[in-house]
Parts: sequence; C-alpha cells; structure tokens
Amino acid sequence: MKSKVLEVRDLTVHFYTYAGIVKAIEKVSFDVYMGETFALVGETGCGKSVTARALTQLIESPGRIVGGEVYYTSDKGRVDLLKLSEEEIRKIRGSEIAYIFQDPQSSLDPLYTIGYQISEALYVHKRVENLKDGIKKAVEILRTVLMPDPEKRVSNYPHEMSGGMKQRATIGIGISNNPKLLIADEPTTALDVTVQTQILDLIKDMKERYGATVILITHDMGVVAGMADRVGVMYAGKIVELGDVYAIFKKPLHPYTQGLLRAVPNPLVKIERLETIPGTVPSLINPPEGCRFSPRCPLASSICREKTPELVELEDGHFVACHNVG
Ligand SMILES: Nc1ncnc2c1ncn2[C@@H]1O[C@H](COP(=O)(O)OP(=O)(O)OP(=O)(O)O)[C@@H](O)[C@H]1O
Ligand code: NI
Repeated sequence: MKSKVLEVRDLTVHFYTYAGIVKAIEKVSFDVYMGETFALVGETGCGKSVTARALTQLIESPGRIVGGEVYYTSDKGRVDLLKLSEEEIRKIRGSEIAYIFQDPQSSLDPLYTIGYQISEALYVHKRVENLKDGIKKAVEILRTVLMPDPEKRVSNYPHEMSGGMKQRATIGIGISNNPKLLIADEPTTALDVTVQTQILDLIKDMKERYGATVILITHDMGVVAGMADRVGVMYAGKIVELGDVYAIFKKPLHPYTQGLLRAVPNPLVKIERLETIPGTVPSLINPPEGCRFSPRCPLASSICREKTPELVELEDGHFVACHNVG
C-alpha cells in the first residue's frame, strides 16, 4: 500500500465579488500518493488553479478558503496545511512544497539575475549560508535543469532568456530545495510545442531523480496520457471522476470525461482548449442545481437537476459522481 502525501477533504473556496459569490471550488476531495504524478484536468475556469493554490493557502482576497482540510504527511508527521499560521506555511511553501506556474515571466523578478533568484530561494530556506554560496549552487541547479551554458546564464536577467530557458529557470527555483511535492500549474502552456516536450521530460526526470511527488495541472489530455499515474477530472468547481490513468482513458465513467476524450480522438494529438463539448461552462455564481454538468449532459434526468451526486468508488480506486452510473 502506497503512503499518502496529501489527503484533500471537502476543499471549498469562494470569491466574494461585487457580482456575487463565485463558488470556485466546492467540496473537492482527493488523495495524492507518494512518488506519483497526479493530474488535475478540465476545461478553463473549472477550478484547477484555485485548487492547486488553496492547498498551501495561496488564495488572495476577494477569495477565501471557506471549508475543508488538506492533510500533508512528511517525516515530521501529519498536519492540516490549512490550519498552519502564515509563517508556518511559508516555511513549507518553496521548500517541501514547490510550485511551477504557467507563465515563467510572472514567476521571475525582472530586476534580478536568475542566479540571484535561485540563490535567494536557497538562502530563505537556509540551504546555503550566504547568497554567494547560493550562486555557486545555482550553477549546479541550472545544469540539472539542462540550461545551456549555465555558468553564463546564471548572471542573465530574465529578459535575456527565451521562454523555454525562463521556464527551466523557474523549475530550477522550484526544485532548488528538493521539494517533496511539486505542483506544476500548466507548466508548458505558454511554450512552443517542441519546448513543451522538453519541459515535460525535465519534470519527469526531476521526479525520478529526487523521488518527488507531482501534481500536474493541465487542460491537455495528451499531457495527462504521457505524464500521469492518476487523474482527477474537474468540472465547474467539482471533481467528477477520479482514478488510475488507464481506467480513465479505457473506461471513462462520467459523461463529461467521455466528452473530453471524444474531443481528443488520439490522446497524443495536442489541442489548445477542450471546448468541443456542446454548451458552455456554467456560472459559478449561480451554479446549476443538482449535478453541475446536467445542463450539458446527454443523460440528464430529473434527479440530476435536483440532487448533487456524491463522488463514490465504483471500482477499485475509480470514483465517479454521476446518478446514471453505478
Ligand atoms: N480573483 C478572482 N476573483 C473572482 N473569481 C475568481 C478569481 N480567481 C479565480 N476565480 C474564479 O474561480 C474559478 C476557477 O478558476 P481557476 O483559475 O481555478 O480555473 P482553471 O481551471 O485553472 O482555468 P484555466 O484552465 O483557465 O487556468 C473561475 O470561475 C474563476 O472565474
Ligand atoms: Ni488555471
């Protein structure tokens, strides 16, 4: 039995906007096992990034985590990350749990060299005694992320690098403290196709080298097929299906997952957006009653419009939230 690094329970985040309360994610629950790649997949706006950020309390006003628990197990024991103080969670974030975001531009500070930024990440978490030692270590880290000419690149500013190099640098910052859990939010979406493959290979490589656990966020089923061990499919702020990657691709149970896969006849073909399912994603201010997918679902009946289906385990490790399956 594999051990659990994360146990996410009923995680709920709302945004208090002038237009109303955006119920961005509602009672999201999933586990992440040690050493695996867990993918969160779904259309734009379904709540993937909010989920990823909420795991370490990275939700800013007007957003608020209104419910749930995120149990994190390390050699120091098991804690609910949502109960930690700002200072305690900051210690974990960037060291044990690191993020790689979609846009390397926004994760890098234009005013400092890449070497300085890696060095600072190391210094803040007390991996090096001073920033100068950090710069030396930064060259090694840049070499690990296969940055060309790391001795030279270490003194580059972000604007002196290509998009792919910048993403390598942010991965370098991400892995600088040997994180146990790496959360990659669409790490390749902003990059050219060839660079995308290289960066995904790099993440795989880092994972193997350091035995890290990865949460990968993507809207691309091809990326899921190539990278994930297990998959959570999100729709309109909820997880609708959860299971082993083979089960999800071979025997998708939820009509939404089936739609997603029909939209990608060959999972190895890259597509930009999963928008081929008829209808549009519902408003999260006034989400549909009952199952949130019911307005778009070919199988929807009256119970679907009245009662929210629970996520239940139908087969070993394969969960689905649908009144029509089971
Ligand atoms: N600051 C905010 N204020 C109001 N609503 C927000 C805010 N941030 C996110 N949301 C809402 O939360 C919902 C989930 O957003 P999220 O960014 O998690 O989606 P996503 O699945 O990551 O989409 P994408 O694939 O486009 O990155 C969206 O409906 C969005 O409008
Ligand atoms: Ni996102």
